[in-house]
Amino acid sequence: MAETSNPDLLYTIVDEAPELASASLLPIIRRFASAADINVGTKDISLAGRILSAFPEALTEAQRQSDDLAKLGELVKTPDANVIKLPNISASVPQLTAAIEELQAQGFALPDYPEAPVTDAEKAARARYDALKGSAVNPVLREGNSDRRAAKAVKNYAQNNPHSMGAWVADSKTKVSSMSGDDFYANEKSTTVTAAQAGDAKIEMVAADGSVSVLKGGWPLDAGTIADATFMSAKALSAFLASAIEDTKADGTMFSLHMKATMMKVSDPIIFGHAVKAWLAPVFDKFGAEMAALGVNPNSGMGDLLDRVADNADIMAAIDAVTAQRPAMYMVDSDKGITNLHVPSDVIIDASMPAVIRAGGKGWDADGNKGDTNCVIPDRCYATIYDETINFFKANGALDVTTAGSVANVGLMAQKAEEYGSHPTTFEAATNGTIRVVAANGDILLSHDVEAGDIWRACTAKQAPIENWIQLALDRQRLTGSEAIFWLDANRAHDAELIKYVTPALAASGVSDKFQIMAPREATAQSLKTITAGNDSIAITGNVLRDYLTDLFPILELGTSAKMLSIVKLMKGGGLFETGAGGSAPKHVQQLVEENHLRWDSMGEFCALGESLNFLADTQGNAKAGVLGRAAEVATQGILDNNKSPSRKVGQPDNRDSHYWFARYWAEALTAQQDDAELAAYFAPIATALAEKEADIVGELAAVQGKPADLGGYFHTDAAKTAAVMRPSATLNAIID
Ligand SMILES: NC(=O)C1=CN([C@@H]2O[C@H](COP(=O)(O)OP(=O)(O)OC[C@H]3O[C@@H](n4cnc5c(N)ncnc54)[C@H](OP(=O)(O)O)[C@@H]3O)[C@@H](O)[C@H]2O)C=CC1
Ligand SMILES: O=C(O)CCC(=O)C(=O)O
Ligand SMILES: [Mg+2]
Repeated sequence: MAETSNPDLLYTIVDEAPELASASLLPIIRRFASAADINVGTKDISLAGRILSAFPEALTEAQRQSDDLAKLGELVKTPDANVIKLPNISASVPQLTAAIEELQAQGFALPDYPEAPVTDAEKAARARYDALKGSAVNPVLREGNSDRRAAKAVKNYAQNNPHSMGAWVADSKTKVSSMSGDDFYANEKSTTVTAAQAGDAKIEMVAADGSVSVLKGGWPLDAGTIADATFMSAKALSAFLASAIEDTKADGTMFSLHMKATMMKVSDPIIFGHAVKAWLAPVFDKFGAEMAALGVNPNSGMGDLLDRVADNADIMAAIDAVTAQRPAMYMVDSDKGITNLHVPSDVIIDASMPAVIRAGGKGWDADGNKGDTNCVIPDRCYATIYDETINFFKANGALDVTTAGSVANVGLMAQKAEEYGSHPTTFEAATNGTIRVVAANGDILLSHDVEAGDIWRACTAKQAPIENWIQLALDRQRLTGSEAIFWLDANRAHDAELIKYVTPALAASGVSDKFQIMAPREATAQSLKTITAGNDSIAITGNVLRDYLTDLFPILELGTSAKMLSIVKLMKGGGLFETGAGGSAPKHVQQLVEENHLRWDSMGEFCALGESLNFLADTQGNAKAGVLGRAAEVATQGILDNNKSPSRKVGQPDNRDSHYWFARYWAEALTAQQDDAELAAYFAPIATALAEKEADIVGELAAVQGKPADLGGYFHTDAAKTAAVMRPSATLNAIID
């Protein structure tokens, strides 16, 4: 896609299903925006794009790519930012290596991902690749707090067109299992940095022999920052996982582990690896050395492990023998034999737990049978929300979508708040000893005695973001009059520090009576009661619960989080408009490739586009942008009112059809509006052509379905092939181009 000069708004180039959708939608947006002299630029934050930009010296001049993420990261710290951000891959190691291999096969001379770097060159390549791993994009762009909610029209649509929900029965054996101690929850310590302590802190390991090594120096802590540290005991974790496997077997349910290995890219793959080791414990006991020699890294999952040991009949036989003893395993894809422990990025808790809950507590086993599942979430900081939700539905039956109210979210997110900013300060203890945070003035702020293998982490929440978050909560409560709950646990060290900011701020604004502060479990029960009664609630949460709740409640209320309005009010005045609250839906790409049907719903893009154009109108005084934005809202409503969202099944209208309808309703709304005669005149013939050619366009879109589609790549698709697949209607293209 050609880059326009001085773009007024930026659309992100991403991965997988949303990127395919963009191949069809972006030309429409650009054509419509040009009528108001709005330049829509693009910035490539795809995994492939980020890999290519990290290795300029390995590429030819023509192959090189600029570091668009860095540029966007600067832009969001200015008042000029107006960015539409689609979901991108937060890569696990298997995803990263697959992307590198694909690019190499396409002729990009990238180095291999060094699994065990030895030489300086390998270490340097590894460091560059590691910077691309996991959630490497969102934290860079999220220079503001999060406001996620369902637009009224979307909520009304869901009530009138309820999605299917599995039934919940009181004797369901589905449950959440967590550790009983020595987890991050139990070990958390927190402090608010004083003016005397402010400055560059360091994190040190004091080994049992008294020697001190610096794990991280130059860790800036400003006065007013809440700094936390905690650790999970590796021994306690292993013991817990072993007992959870036995417990699952005794219950006759399926074993499933739910982690966030993408966002928590250092700690959670390690926890995931412990689960792989626990599951195959007898195999690791007997063949540990052989498996290590074959390059097995349990943190990369069972899929990678099986590939590496496939030629060793003894190990394979041992794996089969253990598997026969194990309880049933929750499957990601039973047809293809993809298990819960296959890849750390396949079962991501924010999406995976709501999917189980929406299905009435059911998962699928290796034979494709539905059944109850033991949802293993080792740490207790946030597991309680799922436990309470499951208890609530067992007691009350599934949510009635036709009458349920809505839970919106105001999330503390800015400047890598809380655990989601902890990657650079997470360590797997190399030896027994003490890990401590030493302030610039020498004060020991936080300290823990750990054993080798324990997972220790520190993180911060900064004062300005906290104050901005509280203000956002006040604004949303005032605008809606809804119940408003700060989901904070007074018994948790970090939350107790945060409450010290919240309570006085509410009092100073004279609104203490309009807000409640509740621990996550109690807040879950209260919010479920509220929406069951048909009322709305605002969940004001930290960063992790922002993530979890903005999938959980939308998936229950709307069937999907794809339709969420997801606004990041940047602290420097710009706007970041995320599209939906979900991810990049790899399964959808698979379906497109197999049968040329894309079930991706662009409702999130439609909502974000309207917001972004209205924001442009405000910030640049561009009245035409406002006309386009309001018309986009009418078009979005039209998609809902007329049921023009994509269907899931091949042979029925898909993502591309919904874009045709969006363009048509948008053009019709622009023609009908009376604020700008010039725009009305411009769009009248477009609206007419789109209406007159409906049968041709819909026919051309339908004709391509049912056959495989060739994109020329997965992570790095061929632009021309993708355009051909995603824009198959010559009639529509002739109107748009
Ligand atoms: N904001 C971001 O950048 C985010 C990125 N991610 C990344 O996305 C990838 C996949 O993550 P995963 O946890 O599987 O979550 P996803 O949200 O991608 O997928 C879960 C399921 O949600 C449904 N879904 C999500 N979005 C849409 C949509 N627009 N239209 C229709 N259905 C939708 C699909 O259900 P069905 O298959 O039933 O149709 C999909 O399979 C990972 O690489 C992850 O790191 C994840 C979350 C946020
Ligand atoms: O950045 C990521 O990896 C995931 C983000 C996410 O799930 C969210 O913001 O809801
Ligand atoms: Mg999420």
